[in-house]
Amino acid sequence: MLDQIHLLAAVTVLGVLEQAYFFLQVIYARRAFGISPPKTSGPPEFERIFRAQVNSSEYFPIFLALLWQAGLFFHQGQNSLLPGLSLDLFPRVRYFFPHGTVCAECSISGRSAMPDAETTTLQNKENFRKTGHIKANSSQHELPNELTPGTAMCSTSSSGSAFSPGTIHGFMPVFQGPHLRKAFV
Ligand SMILES: CCCCC/C=C\C\C=C/C=C/C=C/[C@@H]1O[C@H]1CCCC(=O)O
Ligand SMILES: N[C@@H](CCC(=O)N[C@@H](CS)C(=O)NCC(=O)O)C(=O)O
Repeated sequence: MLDQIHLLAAVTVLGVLEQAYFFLQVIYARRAFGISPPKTSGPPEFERIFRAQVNSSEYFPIFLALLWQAGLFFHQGQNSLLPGLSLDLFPRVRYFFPHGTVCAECSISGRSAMPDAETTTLQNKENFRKTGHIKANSSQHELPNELTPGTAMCSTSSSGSAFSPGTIHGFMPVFQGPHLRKAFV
């Protein structure tokens, strides 16, 4: 019996890890923008991450129920692994980082955007704390070196992206930033 549901279990564990990754992103974003619970509103950069995480966790029970039903009552390989990965878990990462909202420049350039990304995140944070909103000039069209909303998600790693260019560049963003790693401990 147990050896017949290992695929279901694997997809389930992957789903839990994805959920953990998402809520950690919200925790990092809360720190980056100084938005303490129970507040849930802030700049669009924060609210996008927040909503994506909440939406994803709202769908998670439905996903699990369907996954296990399909796997137990039908053939698990066909009916859980591929659909589970391709219809929910993978698309959800793209949903979390909509195309073009995450650090387009740094992935195109193919090199580390650490200084800009960190500076911009820090500036956004400071501006938000002082004025209640992020400075209007953070549009990439006006200032090429500034990053679009979502820069809080920029990777500060120099290892480059393992993901497709222009979409999911920044994994574990703020986590890798020394200033926030310090703040988090
Ligand atoms: C499925 C594994 C569960 C592992 C749970 C891992 C981490 C969650 C535990 C504690 C998290 C605490 C986070 C606090 C956030 O930093 C607080 C936001 C405050 C923002 C601020 O006041 O600047
Ligand atoms: N939806 C959660 C996801 C992240 C999370 O679980 N955060 C923990 C540590 S900051 C929390 O206690 N959040 C309080 C809350 O959601 O009101 C949030 O908005 O914070």
